[in-house]
Amino acid sequence: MATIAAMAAMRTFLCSNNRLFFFPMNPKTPTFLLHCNSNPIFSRNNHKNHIFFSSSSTRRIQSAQETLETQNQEMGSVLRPNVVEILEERGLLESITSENLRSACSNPNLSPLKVYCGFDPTAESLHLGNLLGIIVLSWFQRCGHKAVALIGGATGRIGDPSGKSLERPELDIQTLERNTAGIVNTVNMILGRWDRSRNLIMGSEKTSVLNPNLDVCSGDSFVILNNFDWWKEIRLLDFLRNVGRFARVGTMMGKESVKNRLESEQGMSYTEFTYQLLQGYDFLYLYENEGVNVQIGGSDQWGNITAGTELIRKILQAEGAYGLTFPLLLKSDGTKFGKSEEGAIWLSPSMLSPYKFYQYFFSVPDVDVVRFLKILTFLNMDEIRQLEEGMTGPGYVPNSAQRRLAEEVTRFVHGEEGLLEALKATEALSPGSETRLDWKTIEGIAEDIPSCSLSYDQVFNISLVDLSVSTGLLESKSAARRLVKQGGLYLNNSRVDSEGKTIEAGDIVDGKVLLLSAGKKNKMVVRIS
Ligand SMILES: Nc1ncnc2c1ncn2[C@@H]1O[C@H](COP(=O)(O)OP(=O)(O)OP(=O)(O)O)[C@@H](O)[C@H]1O
Ligand SMILES: N[C@@H](Cc1ccc(O)cc1)C(=O)O
Repeated sequence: MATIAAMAAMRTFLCSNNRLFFFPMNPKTPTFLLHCNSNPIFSRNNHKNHIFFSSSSTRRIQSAQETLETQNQEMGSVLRPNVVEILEERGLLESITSENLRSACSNPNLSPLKVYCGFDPTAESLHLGNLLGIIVLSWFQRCGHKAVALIGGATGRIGDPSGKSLERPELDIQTLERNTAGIVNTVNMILGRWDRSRNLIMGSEKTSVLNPNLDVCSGDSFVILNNFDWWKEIRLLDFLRNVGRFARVGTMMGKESVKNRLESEQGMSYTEFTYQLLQGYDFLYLYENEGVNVQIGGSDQWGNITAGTELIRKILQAEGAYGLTFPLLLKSDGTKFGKSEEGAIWLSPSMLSPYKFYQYFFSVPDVDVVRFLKILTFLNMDEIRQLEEGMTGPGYVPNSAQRRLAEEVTRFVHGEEGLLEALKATEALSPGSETRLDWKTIEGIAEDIPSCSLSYDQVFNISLVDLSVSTGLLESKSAARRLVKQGGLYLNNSRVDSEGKTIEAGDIVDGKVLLLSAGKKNKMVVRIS
């Protein structure tokens, strides 16, 4: 804090040269920039056809990257695809604070950008709405820039009023810490996966480093920080004197997040009113100390992001900080994907299994699927257009586009292993499928579907019709008999055609479980105790 004024003077001079915006003066920063310079480099001409971005085709990524790097090394320049144009083309761009960002992000004579997105630890897991921030960060990462995920350990104690009609509930420290750990883990898994695959291609065996206290974590193309690390040192008087003085109350009152709340019955506390200044100062701190020059967020973050660019302009007299927002991801009924709604789509596998996550995307309505493919995957646009055309063509197998969407998003969030788990469970849960069921697979899906426990005697030699009723799968024996006649009752995915079928020892999978299905959707796992 004390250094701000001195820095501001130096910065005035340095900012007269555009290039220097990307070389902050903090001695820590150049190390980062060195890392960034080793990022994969891409030909600008190829950005429209980014096969190398598809996470499903490592081999194609490899050859494309190698070729491009050789070309670029020969030309002696650092070419990066224009990430802003890519985001725009895919429907991921709502607003930017300055058109100069378009040239800054692909100018071969400038250093890569450092781009941050903040996440307050208000829940144990991030959700589908938050995934957009990670995806946009990853686009920057893939275009040769450095991604910074900021966990709001400090701002989470205050509560962002943006888009909220009521004051946020206060969270205790243990909850905040637990939530922080969960979010760091998810972000590290997702951004770290790209980092590792990139390093593999570059012939390096480096992996991301997770600090044991889970506060900071980094790889070559990304870093995770926690704003509590600097806020814990800041004193109120210093803050008011050095930062508050530059914030105009009129401007603060004009922000959407404040205007909306002032009109509400509950009004707004001073604590939440200051939130925009805290986030604004984060940007200034990161600009100054980490060389971060872009902040991204959902469109509801515009007021907080511009609070940061304004502080940087006023206090540091620097113009080289940019803000970029993406549209909020909405369901077809116009409501926002968030955590408050019923059935949130959580990213953490402990809150929503990869199987359920996959199923969500597999079942999105046709009207949403192309939009989701553009926003939520890294598939190139030609491939998406082909999938779209295929949907209205002859012989289209329903849900093929959804299948592709589900595979890509599940792989991005849960990795290849998570996708395999989801596919295995999907197959296992398809009545009539050929997959041999094993106990582990059934246990894996048990948390996603109803289950019950019965003793061996309650199961062995009992008729399937009786068991369907005693387990609660069906309401009555007559309904069970009817279903057998219609060919809709399954035991371990095999159709049962006899009403008199009784459970034999060999039916109990690995001596531990049974899977009963009434039609395609209604299932029951029976554990034998
Ligand atoms: N549906 C969404 N689409 C795009 N970005 C979103 C969406 N929901 C949240 N975000 C972004 O994620 C970040 C954190 O969101 P925030 O915690 O305010 O919302 P939330 O988790 O959706 O809360 P709630 O469900 O309680 O409204 C913000 O940058 C916000 O813009
Ligand atoms: N305000 C953001 C989180 C955030 C926190 C601190 C920042 O510096 C940036 C963003 C949210 O609502 O989730």
